[in-house]
Amino acid sequence: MTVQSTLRHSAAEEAIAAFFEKYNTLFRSRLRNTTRTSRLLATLALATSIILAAEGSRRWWKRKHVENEQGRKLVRTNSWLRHKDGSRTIYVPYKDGTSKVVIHGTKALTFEAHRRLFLNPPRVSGLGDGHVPSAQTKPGLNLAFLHQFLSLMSIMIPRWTSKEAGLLVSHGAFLMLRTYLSLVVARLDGEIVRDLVAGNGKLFLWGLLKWCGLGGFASYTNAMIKFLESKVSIAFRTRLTRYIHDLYLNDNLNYYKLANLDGGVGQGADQFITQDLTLFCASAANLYSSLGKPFVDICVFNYQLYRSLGPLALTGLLSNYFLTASILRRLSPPFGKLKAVEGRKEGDFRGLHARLIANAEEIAFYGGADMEKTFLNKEFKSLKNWMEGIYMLKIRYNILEDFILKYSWSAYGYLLSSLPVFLPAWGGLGGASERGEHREKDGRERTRMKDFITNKRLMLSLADAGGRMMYSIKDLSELAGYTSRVYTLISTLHRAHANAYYVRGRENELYSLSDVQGTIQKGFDGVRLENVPIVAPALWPQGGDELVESLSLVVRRGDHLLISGSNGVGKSAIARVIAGLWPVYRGLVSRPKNIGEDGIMFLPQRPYLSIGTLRDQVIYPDGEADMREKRKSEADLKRALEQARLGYLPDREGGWDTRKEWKDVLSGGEKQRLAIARLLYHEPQYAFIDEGTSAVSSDVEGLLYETCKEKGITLITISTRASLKKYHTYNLVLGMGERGDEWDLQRIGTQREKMHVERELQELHERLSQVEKWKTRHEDIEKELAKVWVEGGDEVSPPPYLKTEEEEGGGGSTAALSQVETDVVSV
Ligand SMILES: Nc1ncnc2c1ncn2[C@@H]1O[C@H](COP(=O)(O)OP(=O)(O)OP(=O)(O)O)[C@@H](O)[C@H]1O
Repeated sequence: MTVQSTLRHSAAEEAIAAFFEKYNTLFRSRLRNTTRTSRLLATLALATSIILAAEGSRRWWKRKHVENEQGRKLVRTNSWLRHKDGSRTIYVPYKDGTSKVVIHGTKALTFEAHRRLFLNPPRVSGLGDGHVPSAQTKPGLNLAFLHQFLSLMSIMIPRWTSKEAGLLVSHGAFLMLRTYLSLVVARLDGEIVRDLVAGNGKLFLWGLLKWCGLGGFASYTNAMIKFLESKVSIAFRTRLTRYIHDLYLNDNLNYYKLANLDGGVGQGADQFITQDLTLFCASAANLYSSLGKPFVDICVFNYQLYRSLGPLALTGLLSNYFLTASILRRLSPPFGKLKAVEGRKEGDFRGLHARLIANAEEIAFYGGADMEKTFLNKEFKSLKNWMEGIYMLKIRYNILEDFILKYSWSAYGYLLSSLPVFLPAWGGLGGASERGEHREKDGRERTRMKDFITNKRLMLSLADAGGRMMYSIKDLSELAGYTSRVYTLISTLHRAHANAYYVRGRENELYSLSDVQGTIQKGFDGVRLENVPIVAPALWPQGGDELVESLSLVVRRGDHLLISGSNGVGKSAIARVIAGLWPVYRGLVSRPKNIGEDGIMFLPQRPYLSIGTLRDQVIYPDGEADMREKRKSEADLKRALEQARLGYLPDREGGWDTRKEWKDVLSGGEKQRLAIARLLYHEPQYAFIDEGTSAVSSDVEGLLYETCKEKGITLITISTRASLKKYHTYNLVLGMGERGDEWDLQRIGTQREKMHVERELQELHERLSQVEKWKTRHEDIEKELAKVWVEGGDEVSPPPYLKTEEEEGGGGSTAALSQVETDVVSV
């Protein structure tokens, strides 16, 4: 044995040596025959290509390194790169490094082209009156679903040359391949059984070998089908998500309008974008294989069966399909509608949880856990009941579906397979072989066996395909539910984006979104309102509430305006109208073009702190890249913080790059001061400060106002604090008159104002003298009481409330007095 193996070993070595020798000699002889020049040229070419390749690799490596570094930096600083064509390059953390993504924003023209699909659906689809899509259309297998699905498809597959189309074609190719493999497998199955029955071992083994090879290939095909399906789903999702984000987050403030003005998708779009969209894309990608593949299967297998079983069998098969489909369609519950409602309920439940997290501190202070739990349990119960209802409906449907598709279909299949045997004249190729070609008994039985096995397998595959097709009626109804939700979201976004609020054949309600007639002019050096009613809007199509009938004012550079008035009169509403959050129903609003630098900035009543580093909090809404572009450094930020009396913050929090949940880390006053620091960093020309210093002590408040004015920022302050008057030139008082919808604009320090202050002083003096009177009366009462207490002989100690007042030196009256004195001083 050892000798043999050694011999075999040396023979192999010799063969390799001979092979090497042969090609070596060939190469040398060729080389010898070439001229010196060509050898030199060849050497030169080789050397150059080596050098170029090395240089190329070096550059590639360097570029990759620089890109990696840049990616890491941009991720760290929440920034991205902007390109001239409007696209953006963002980097996202991926494995140990980053991955680069180029995002091309959706063009305005694309939105316009799509608007027709989403806002003016064809009348035949039954979606609204041809002008306004109605969200109430019941999702189901109807023309509306077809229109909605095709409209979404035009976003998901924008061009035939797009990546998605490529993925679908490859997916389709693999699906066809699997159909073909099923056919081959069916035939092979028949052959293997035939060889087994005939006792032909060699052919039987060969058949098994082919079976295994085919199995490997079929497994690969199946895996690829699943993989491509997931790729299609994620590609669809990417397209739709980016499209929706482009519509949702833009200068038109649709993210605000959707929840506050339109109300078409309820309280928020989050559930639609995160969950419904995902389910829709998975379902749409799956539809291709759950409907497309069985369809191809059915065509191919039917043809095969027609050939082997004859026309009678085919007629039987087809009528069976139609019968089953019509029974199932008639008896299937409205899965689309059920799914759409389930999605809404899921959204509500999730929304409550999000609300709990966002307001955890406030709820904790109030100890509101029980109340919140009740809300959550109630919402969950409603969701649970709904889902249980769906499951109950599904049980009945599944029983019927299973019985028809699995058992009655197989019985029917056996019946059809027996056609060539019992009715050879109607049995196609099988019948022909029964009648003549294999008259010998053994041979006939074997062929019958082979044909039966092949036909049975075909029938099984057919039943499977038909079953999947029938099951997909349910999938299709569910898809209709998701489609309706995603379509509703996109059409609502288009409606908000295009301000397409009009109702046909109906009167507009006063101050509804269809009744917006005002103009907003951007690019004015100042803030001007001309006959603008201030209206708190209601959800469309209802009309809003008028807070101020008609407001006119002009704020020029350096004219600082204080807007005051009692709570709820519409002070912040003015800021909302000027910022474009609320519509300008009538009149003209003029304001600077830009928001932020060189324009106007709004500091909202509730300070907002973004995710990111401490630096990001000061420069918001800029990113670090924007900050560097503006040639600002950390020293500038530090200065802004110091001016806002927050200079200690970077040291306390561990530097500019610290990331924290800032809304929990900073105190109420610190948050407000941080907002002022933001203002000082951006240095806009005009600033709206809505109760921006209500939690800041009054000494610091004054300093902050002075600093802002020194920087040349014209302030429009919304506040109820009269002490802020001294930092402003004008005072707009809202909520005057009997109905509280009148207003008054005055220059601070005018004769009228002086008279007003004097009147107030007079009132305060009157109150003061009343307090004096009360003090004398109080002393008299005390004396009277002291007499009563010593009446019994023993001195009784005075009651606790009097004792406390005395110990405090003067009691309640003195406190009231000092309060009045403070008021007089502040006036
Ligand atoms: N998003 C909204 N949609 C509809 N109405 C609103 C909305 N926000 C506020 N309102 C209503 O508009 C009215 C004015 O609100 P606004 O916030 O302007 O009051 P304010 O004068 O600033 O009060 P405060 O001093 O308490 O801040 C209130 O009656 C309020 O109920």
